Amino acid sequence: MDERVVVAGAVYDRGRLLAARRSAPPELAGRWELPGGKLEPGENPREALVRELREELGVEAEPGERIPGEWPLGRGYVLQVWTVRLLSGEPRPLQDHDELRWLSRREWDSVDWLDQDVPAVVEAIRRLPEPDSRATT
Ligand SMILES: Nc1nc2c([nH]c(=O)n2[C@H]2C[C@H](O)[C@@H](COP(=O)(O)OP(=O)(O)OP(=O)(O)O)O2)c(=O)[nH]1
Repeated sequence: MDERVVVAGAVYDRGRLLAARRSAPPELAGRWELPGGKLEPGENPREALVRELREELGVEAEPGERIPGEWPLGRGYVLQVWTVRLLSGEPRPLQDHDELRWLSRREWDSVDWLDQDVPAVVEAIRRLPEPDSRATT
């Protein structure tokens, strides 16, 4: 099947998950998502995710495991999510986002997630490492 893929990162740090507020397009602006984007021709999902996180957040990151599942986004796109470990840099909203927030397990639904992201975010939160454990994914 020729499904178009959007890759997104469940970026973890000290027991929190990174959420990003979209600044565009108008119909999505103000809603929260997991940072990422579309695959470019010839890219595999992990490569695309590393590139997107560099462009959007200004960080170097290492994808770990893929979170099982695939979530439809409409217009033939599906969302796939990988756990991500930050290698260097502090995430900043450089592109596509105007705010970032680190959410603990109990804060996960304190932002207005895109509807289609909610099941993926629930899975990401389920896998959130404990605050005092070092991320190995
Ligand atoms: N990155 C990301 N996109 C999502 C999520 N949920 C969701 O519905 N989307 C939608 C929004 C966009 O229509 C599409 C991703 O496109 P994008 O604009 O982030 O991708 P991109 O950086 O490759 O940008 P472009 O080529 O479209 O300009 O998927 C999510 O959690 N993360």
